[in-house]
Amino acid sequence: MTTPATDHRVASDAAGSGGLRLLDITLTLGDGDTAVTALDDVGLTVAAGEFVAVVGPSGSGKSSLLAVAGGLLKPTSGTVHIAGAELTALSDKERTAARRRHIGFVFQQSNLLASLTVREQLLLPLHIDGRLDAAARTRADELIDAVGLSHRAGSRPHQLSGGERQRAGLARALMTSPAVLLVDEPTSALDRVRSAEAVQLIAEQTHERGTATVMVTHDTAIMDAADRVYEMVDGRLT
Ligand SMILES: Nc1ncnc2c1ncn2[C@@H]1O[C@H](COP(=O)(O)OP(=O)(O)OP(=O)(O)O)[C@@H](O)[C@H]1O
Repeated sequence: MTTPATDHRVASDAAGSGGLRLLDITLTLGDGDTAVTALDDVGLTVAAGEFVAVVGPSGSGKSSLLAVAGGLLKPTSGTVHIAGAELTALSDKERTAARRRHIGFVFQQSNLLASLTVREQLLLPLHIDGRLDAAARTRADELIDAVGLSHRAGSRPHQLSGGERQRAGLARALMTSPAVLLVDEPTSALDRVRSAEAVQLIAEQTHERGTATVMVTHDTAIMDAADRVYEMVDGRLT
């Protein structure tokens, strides 16, 4: 019996050949008179182990870029490839599974689950995938330590400051060693020292684990840590 094409695609994803590729991406949001071209013929290739920063003014399309790259929004046209698999060709269910396994998101709002402790937030994705073992627990504790939250591992989100919530979100995103890490303005709620540490941790994980990382930001200081910097203007990447 031959393997169905979709299984094949997900399997090649899991092989972790790495990298993120956006080809000829256009995204139109809204319709009629209110339609906005949020992304205008965008192409971007990020190799495994590469850290790319995207800077640009508010409303230029940076969040839209991350949403399309991570399969949260379907582009109006164009294709997204992650670790050699075409994300845009997967069914909704397959895309959700691919996202959980291979893509890490760090949003401006940390999107933590209110009822779970910091440690539980990190373990949940592995629990869902049936991959929760001793090594996963050790990695969770290492990451919680790396973001300076060891003393908060048993705390729930309402017991944390905004900066602590963001760091918990970062540790959670790194937990599965994703092929692709998508980071939206990680530094806004962090003080400067914490912010530099968070960016340093992202850069380290990118290079050590071969993650393809895209970070969108207003913060020009982040550009120094990035391997390449792009500018986004009116939905176009230059
Ligand atoms: N749901 C929507 N419907 C219509 N237009 C939208 C929608 N969401 C965003 N837009 C528009 O798309 C454009 C790109 O928005 P996006 O959020 O990607 O920009 P951004 O660069 O991330 O901005 P910021 O830095 O302020 O977060 C903006 O003009 C925005 O107003």
